[in-house]
Amino acid sequence: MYVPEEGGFAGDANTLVDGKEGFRNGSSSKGLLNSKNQGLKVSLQQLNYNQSKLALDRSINQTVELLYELVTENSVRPIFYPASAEDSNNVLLNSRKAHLALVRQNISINSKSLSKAKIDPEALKEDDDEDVPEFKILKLNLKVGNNSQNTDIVSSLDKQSIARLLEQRLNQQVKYLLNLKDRVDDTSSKVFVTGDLNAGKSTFCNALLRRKILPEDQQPCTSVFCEIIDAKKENASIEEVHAIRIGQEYNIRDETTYEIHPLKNLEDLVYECDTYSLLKVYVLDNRTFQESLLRNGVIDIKLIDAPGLNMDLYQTTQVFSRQEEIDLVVFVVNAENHFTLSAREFIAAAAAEKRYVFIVVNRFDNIRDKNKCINKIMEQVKDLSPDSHKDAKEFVHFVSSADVLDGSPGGGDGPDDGPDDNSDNNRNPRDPNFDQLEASLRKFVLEKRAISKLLPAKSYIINLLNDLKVLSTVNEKIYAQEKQDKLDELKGKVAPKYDEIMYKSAAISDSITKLVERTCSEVYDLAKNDILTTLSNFGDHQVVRYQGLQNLYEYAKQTQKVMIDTILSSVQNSESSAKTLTSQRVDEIIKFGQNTLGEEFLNDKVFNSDLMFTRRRDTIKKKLDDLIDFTDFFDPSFDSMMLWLGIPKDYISGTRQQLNYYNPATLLTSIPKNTMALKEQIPTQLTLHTLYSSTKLLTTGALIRKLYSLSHLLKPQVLKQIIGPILLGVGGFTVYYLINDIPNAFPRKQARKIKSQIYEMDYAHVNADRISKECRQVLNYPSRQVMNNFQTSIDKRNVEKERLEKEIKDAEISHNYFLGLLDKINNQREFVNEIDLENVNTVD
Ligand SMILES: Nc1nc2c(ncn2[C@@H]2O[C@H](COP(=O)(O)OP(=O)(O)OP(=O)(O)O)[C@@H](O)[C@H]2O)c(=O)[nH]1
Repeated sequence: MYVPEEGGFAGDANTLVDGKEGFRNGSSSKGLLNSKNQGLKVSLQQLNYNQSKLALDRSINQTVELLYELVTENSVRPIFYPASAEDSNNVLLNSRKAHLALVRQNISINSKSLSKAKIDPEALKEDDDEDVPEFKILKLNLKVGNNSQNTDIVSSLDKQSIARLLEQRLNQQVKYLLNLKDRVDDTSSKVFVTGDLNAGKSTFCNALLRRKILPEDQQPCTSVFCEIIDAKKENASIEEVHAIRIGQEYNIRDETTYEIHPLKNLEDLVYECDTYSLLKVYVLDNRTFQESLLRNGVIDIKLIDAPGLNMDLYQTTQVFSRQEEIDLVVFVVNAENHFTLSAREFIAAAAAEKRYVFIVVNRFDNIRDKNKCINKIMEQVKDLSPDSHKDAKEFVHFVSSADVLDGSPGGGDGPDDGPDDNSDNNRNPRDPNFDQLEASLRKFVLEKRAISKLLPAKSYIINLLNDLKVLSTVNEKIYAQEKQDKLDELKGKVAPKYDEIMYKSAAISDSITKLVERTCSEVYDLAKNDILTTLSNFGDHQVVRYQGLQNLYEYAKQTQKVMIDTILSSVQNSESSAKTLTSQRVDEIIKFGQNTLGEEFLNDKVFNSDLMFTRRRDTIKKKLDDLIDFTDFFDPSFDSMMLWLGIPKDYISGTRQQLNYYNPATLLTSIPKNTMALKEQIPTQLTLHTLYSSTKLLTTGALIRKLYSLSHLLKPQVLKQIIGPILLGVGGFTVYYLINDIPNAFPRKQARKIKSQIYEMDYAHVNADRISKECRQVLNYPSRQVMNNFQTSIDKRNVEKERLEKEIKDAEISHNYFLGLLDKINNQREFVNEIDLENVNTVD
């Protein structure tokens, strides 16, 4: 403990003075032994300190790696951030309550995605209710400084915007950690004196220096940061001010980077916040190492007098942003005003890394009811900085800084009032509280250096890792849940729907194909039969009326035309029945689609059967040889002659059969050898008609035979005489028969001619094929329409399926990533927690 009256530390002389053991020199041998032991102890502590420093450096590097990893992950798959919708004024200290609210209440409210992921806040609560971590560092409340008008807008942002904010925050942390590393490695300590406007910060700094260096004023004055540095060590013992312009990078060896002013100019310079960003105030403190805080012989201490917190937003932001560069915060609060909102916010922000904040309750002399003031302040400190409250004797001080210099002879206005004078004279012996404060400050900065210098870094890393743990836990749970939800959705809804539509599509495609095939072959058969039947009916009868030999050519032409037209009309008939059938089938196909796809089926095309078969049917007329030949009019035949003779048609056909049966050749080859054989050859049961026919034929046969035998009897002379008239008779009969047969012969012959040409052309097949092909073409449209609709539906479901599958994959990747990250974070936390600083009280 530093005892100002003694000018040294009582009982714990473990502070080095410029590398040597300090301020008590025992002359006895016991003292020498003690001194050796002490040296050993200090060396050991130094070793521990260095090890802790290295460990912290390492963990900073690893935490930076984790942050980079998170930033990358966040850019690929936005990280869920449980934004707080609570009034951020109430969560200044990132209280447990605030965190619970954050995790339990807002998780499903604020993020659309979170609510989509259907996170059960209760599920999160169950986990470690007692040990619910808090967002101390990664809190995104977008509040700047003490602007109470600023509302928390994070809760109203979408996932992407929050992800971007988070990315910024993570990148800031990287920067912060790198600064922290510099601070850990830096052998000097920066003591940051801040507090509300007019709280007496400058007066307090002056009191520490025992000199009126910084201007004190009842009006707000310090608006530029003043860094008070030991001139002896850093500026060749020259007392002066280096005023650094805004935006300028300070380099003590480059005079162009600053302006040099005498100390007395500080009165004016501190107001020039529009010109200068920092005033480096080099002062000499010629007091003893034991008395001087700046020149303590142990480490370089820089005292920073900051502008009042509630001066303006810019200054306040500046003060807040200095956090990352400073090792120790001395917060000066006006005993008359207690903690303002800005003060609370500043201490809350500092708590992210600094477990201990020196709280100087200044202007205590003005307080009448001192106990009441103490109680009230302590109550507030308990909330604001619990660790400082726990060790209040060391960290909370009620003082009157103005009295320190006021009571000193000469007012402490120059460096020479230093060590050579009696330093006790520079203090007001009536303010032991200030002595206590000074001693605690020295002890904390110089002796408990591991705590004052390294602990903030450790606390910061731990807090950051805790935040990362919260973030990872929340994300791990969300992604696990999201993966499960999406899997359920895929398996329960999307995949079955997809399979169903695929199955239906295949089935419908099959049905449609079969229907089209059936229709086409039906149409083909119908058309072919129709044409062939029409053809087969030709030739049996006259198709136009015969109007005598004088109109023979017209008769022939018309017969020919009617025959061709009949064929064409049969083709037409086939086409129109094909149209009707196709139309029905188109409706059937469309119904397939409508019945299966319902509203999804888009029937934007109207089928118009009138448009079918509008092309020229065929070129039959052109192809047929329509030249009428003389022979076309004659077609002598047994049948026609019989018909001409007036024998009924059915009788003629029966007779022809008999003729075939009994024709001479047949008869000759089948003459029975004997009567028995003949008897066998005669049918046992003969119809009357047959018998009748046979009798007639036999009569005719006998007649011919008679004629034949008669011809043997006829002598050539006789023949010569009768042949002429016979031939004339037969010729006349034939001519007469032929002329009379013309009306039947022509259609018969023409029919044969047309038939043979048509068969040659394969006309029936060609037309039936053409008609069925057109039907197929027409049916292909609705078929394609239905199948396209199916494809659209399949595509839609496939897109949905693929989207889900991708989301599941992403959720799985994220889930695994956060599981892995949690592992790394936990390892890192363990590692940092194991850095034991409390037991390392050493100096560089
Ligand atoms: N009674 C009393 N007055 C004090 C004490 N400390 C400072 N003052 C007075 O309070 C006023 C403000 O002091 P400063 O030191 O200028 O306060 P500050 O916090 O530095 O002010 P800004 O830099 O402008 O924010 C001055 O008039 C001081 O004399 C104290 O302990 N007791």
